[in-house]
Amino acid sequence: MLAIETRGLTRLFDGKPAVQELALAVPAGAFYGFLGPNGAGKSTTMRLLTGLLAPTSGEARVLGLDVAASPLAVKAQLGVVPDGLSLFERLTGEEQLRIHGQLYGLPRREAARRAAELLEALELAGDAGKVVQAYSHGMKKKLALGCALIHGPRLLFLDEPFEGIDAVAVSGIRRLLQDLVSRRALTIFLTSHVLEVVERLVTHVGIIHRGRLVVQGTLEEVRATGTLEETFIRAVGEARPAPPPLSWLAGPGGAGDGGA
Ligand SMILES: Nc1ncnc2c1ncn2[C@@H]1O[C@H](COP(=O)(O)OP(=O)(O)OP(=O)(O)O)[C@@H](O)[C@H]1O
Repeated sequence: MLAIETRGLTRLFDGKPAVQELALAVPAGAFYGFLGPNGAGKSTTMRLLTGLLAPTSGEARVLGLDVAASPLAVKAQLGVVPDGLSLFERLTGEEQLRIHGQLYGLPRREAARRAAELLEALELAGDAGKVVQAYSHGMKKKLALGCALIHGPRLLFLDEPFEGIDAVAVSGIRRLLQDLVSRRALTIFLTSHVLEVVERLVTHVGIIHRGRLVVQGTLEEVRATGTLEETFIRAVGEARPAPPPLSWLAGPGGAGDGGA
């Protein structure tokens, strides 16, 4: 079964395509890494798949449902960590998680129980009573991940989950996510620019370039001819003119001093 399937998915902004004729196929239980250079269309795709943006044409099926026809039924089964986090800054970490759970319909006690477990798993238990405003960027990212998991979603969308997180925390989150996927509890769709981390995590890869899907397959298939980074650069790299030398940065007396 496919957790995500799109056909001809297209979104224009001001007449220009941000995503074109996308045919994604994400198997249920996969850990899917969605890669692409800046401006390639990753966030737009994620917004289309999570029902935050309507397509100009084409369709997206998520967990067997048409996103446009059943947006609420789809959203109830998703967890999303967007790139720009939207947390309630004046709540404590514990309150944030618990209220998030209650918004998804969990009874108060169950939401509190899950919040405590998530705080422990995300190594935030010591900061559970602090207001979110006082959290560091990395702590907020981890808390947002907790919010995305508390209702037990079947599909998790993560936009740049490791951005701004230290190496120890990345390794902890990696283990948590891999454990969730390996227990077949969850399908994960992740975007990241950190290819080494992606390479160690995912089972499937899709590469988008200028709105079009240019590579898709299992990690083994995609890496058949080199590392993920090599495949990525081959897929999206293009001949670029040499950058200007910035010789004035060489300092006084340097090659670019300008001489008078
Ligand atoms: N709301 C919008 N209005 C107009 N253009 C948009 C809008 N959102 C995205 N775009 C354009 O669509 C294209 C794809 O943007 P998108 O944010 O999906 O890229 P991305 O792959 O997520 O990039 P990054 O890695 O830099 O976050 C870009 O050219 C961007 O300028």
